[in-house]
Amino acid sequence: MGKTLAEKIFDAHLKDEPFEGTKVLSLDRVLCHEITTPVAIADLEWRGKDRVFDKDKIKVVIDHVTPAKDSKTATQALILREWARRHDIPDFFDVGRNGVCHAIFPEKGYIRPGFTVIMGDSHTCTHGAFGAFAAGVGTTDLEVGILKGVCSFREPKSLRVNLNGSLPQGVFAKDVILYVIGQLGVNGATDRVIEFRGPIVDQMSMEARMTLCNMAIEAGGTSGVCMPDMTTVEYLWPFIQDEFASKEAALEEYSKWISDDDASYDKVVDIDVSSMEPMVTFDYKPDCVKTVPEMAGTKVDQIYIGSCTNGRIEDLREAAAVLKGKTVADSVRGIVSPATPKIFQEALAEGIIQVFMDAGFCVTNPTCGACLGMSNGVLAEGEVCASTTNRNFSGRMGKGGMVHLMSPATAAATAITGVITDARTL
Ligand SMILES: CC(C)[C@H](C(=O)O)[C@@H](O)C(=O)O
Ligand code: SF4
Repeated sequence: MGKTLAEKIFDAHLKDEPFEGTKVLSLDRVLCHEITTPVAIADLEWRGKDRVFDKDKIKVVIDHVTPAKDSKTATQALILREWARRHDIPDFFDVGRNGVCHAIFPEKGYIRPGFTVIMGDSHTCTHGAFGAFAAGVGTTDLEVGILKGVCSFREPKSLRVNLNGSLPQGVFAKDVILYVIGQLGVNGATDRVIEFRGPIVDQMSMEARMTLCNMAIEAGGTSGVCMPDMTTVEYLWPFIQDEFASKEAALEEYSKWISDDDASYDKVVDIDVSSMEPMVTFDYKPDCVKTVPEMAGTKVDQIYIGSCTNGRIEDLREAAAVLKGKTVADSVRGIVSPATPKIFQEALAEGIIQVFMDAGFCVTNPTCGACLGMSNGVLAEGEVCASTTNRNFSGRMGKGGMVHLMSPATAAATAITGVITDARTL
């Protein structure tokens, strides 16, 4: 019997199997941000175990609320900063160099096929786009990870989603994943790794694959994964060129992290995307999805383009293509947060920032920003936001506020008209 990618990664990292079904794996990466890591640091200090297993495998960023907005967030940042310095952790990204964790860590080349990755953040599944097993964990697991470089998991089964057909013009990875979540339901992939397969995934850029994997958790998935291929190698090439004689050699090495043809799946879902429409959520759960034409005309107050789901350069390009030469409707305000400084600079160089500013958007520094309602961009009671983020839970962007999740193209079109709008109709 063949093995899935997840099974192969589990086998290769297995340290212990304390009881059946629970596997202790060695970790290649422990990623940290300022919201969840300070709690783990405080506990390690209290227990007299203020150590790190490997300073080069721990990557640290301040991203959720940055620059700090008040004493509490300044203290969280301070705890993380002092800890990173104390342990001489080289890869620490502070104000001016920081960006959204799930965008900046892949961009720096830290994630490779076959890796095990944890973080105290639910969207850690994003990194599965590289053919890694990447999962969000709680404080206790994070602490053990930091101290010992291991984490225990119940071995998840894999659920395979085959994306077939051809993607219509104006339909993007975000629409696909919203559709998939609508099909699976918010618990449809609980304790499962969602394997995204098929010609549509093969044609996708790494950015688009990250958008897919990012939202695996919204269907309950432990992680999302894509198979490493030449697109993965090309993306990583600047970081791995000293390791391999050629791209083909890298591809051959990484090919060991592809599921076998005869691997067994808990469930296989086939989706033909050929007649898919742009998608948008309604209500307060990410599986409540409708097509944009069905929701067209719904009034919004704010537009937010950014986050670990859709704050990458491709996303900004997609939005700018719609916005170019147009302006934000008087009834709404638009906010865009490029996910990393590199993305911000690329967007500047390409004239995309100019397009956003000419349209009347507020351009913020790279940060999670409005996504989780802890920083700027909070909604007032009863307000509605058209957002490229990944969660529409009640009150997430502000008490009494509502969020409709959508692609950057739909968000840009919505900014122009002030109501949910199909970008293809503009
Ligand atoms: C702050 C953090 C723990 C949280 C998460 O884990 O998802 C945040 O990133 C979010 O998106 O709500
Ligand atoms: S951008 Fe949003 S979803 Fe992503 S890590 Fe930040 S707060 Fe969480």
